[in-house]
Amino acid sequence: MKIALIGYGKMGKVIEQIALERGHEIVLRITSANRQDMTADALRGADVAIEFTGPHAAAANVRELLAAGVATVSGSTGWNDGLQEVRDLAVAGGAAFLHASNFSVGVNIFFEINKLLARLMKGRNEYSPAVEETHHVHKRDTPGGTAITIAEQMIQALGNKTGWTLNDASLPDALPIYAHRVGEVPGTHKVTYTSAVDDIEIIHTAHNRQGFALGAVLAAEYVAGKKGVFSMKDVLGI
Ligand SMILES: NC(=O)C1=CN([C@@H]2O[C@H](COP(=O)(O)OP(=O)(O)OC[C@H]3O[C@@H](n4cnc5c(N)ncnc54)[C@H](OP(=O)(O)O)[C@@H]3O)[C@@H](O)[C@H]2O)C=CC1
Ligand SMILES: O=C(O)C1=N[C@H](C(=O)O)C[C@H](O)C1
Repeated sequence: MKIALIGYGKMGKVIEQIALERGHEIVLRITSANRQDMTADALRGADVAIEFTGPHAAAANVRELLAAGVATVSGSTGWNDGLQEVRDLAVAGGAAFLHASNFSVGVNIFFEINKLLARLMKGRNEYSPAVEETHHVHKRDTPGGTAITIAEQMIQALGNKTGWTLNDASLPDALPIYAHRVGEVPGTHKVTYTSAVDDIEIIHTAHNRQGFALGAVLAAEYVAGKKGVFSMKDVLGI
């Protein structure tokens, strides 16, 4: 498979390493310095584009990739407001698009455990739920995309929360997300239900970026040659 890497930073470089190990070829590497090289002509040489740039750049990049008709996997977080528009563009234009706030297999299993736990905790009002995430100090978006996905899953299942708040537990109707930026932490997510007598906790700790990168390459292998909007649930069959 020929892959265009849109974003060649911390993630782009690990994705490249894993893609090469799996026998793929990198035909384009785009950063902010050579963004002008992301032309429709250059993209025609790729079976799939993997976009990991950031919240400031993702929407414009993905719009351009889909307009060029290249199957697109995006892992950039912090642009949830723009996602529906590009999903609609992908469907209208007959392209393939897959976005995930977290590509790691472990986190996608964690998502399923989180939904199950939240269903079990519905109506157990003696427990206060919270989400906590810790990432490296370079991260642009707070809270991170995975924490928002986790919170949205809990809000939907619990039924007594109307939204989430950042670092604020003062509103009883809101689910607090606590975000920490520490050193070079790749990504840690914890869900806690606290009562007067005990705590229930589930936690996912990434040891490095390999899991995110492998998931992105698996997603690229899945969408290449397809049309439509997909999720990691499709890729992993869970
Ligand atoms: N979904 C998931 O599983 C994961 C998602 N992420 C998300 O992926 C994104 C990227 O993370 P990370 O690799 O750590 O970030 P980095 O800052 O390390 O890399 C970003 C890359 O994007 C490039 N870039 C910036 N602006 C543009 C632009 N307008 N057009 C093209 N390229 C651009 C940068 O180039 P330059 O350096 O020249 O500016 C750099 O190569 C973030 O949103 C992060 O939250 C991260 C890990 C896992
Ligand atoms: O910026 C990161 O590094 C990460 N971002 C994603 C997020 O916002 O949840 C996924 C992962 O935790 C790493």
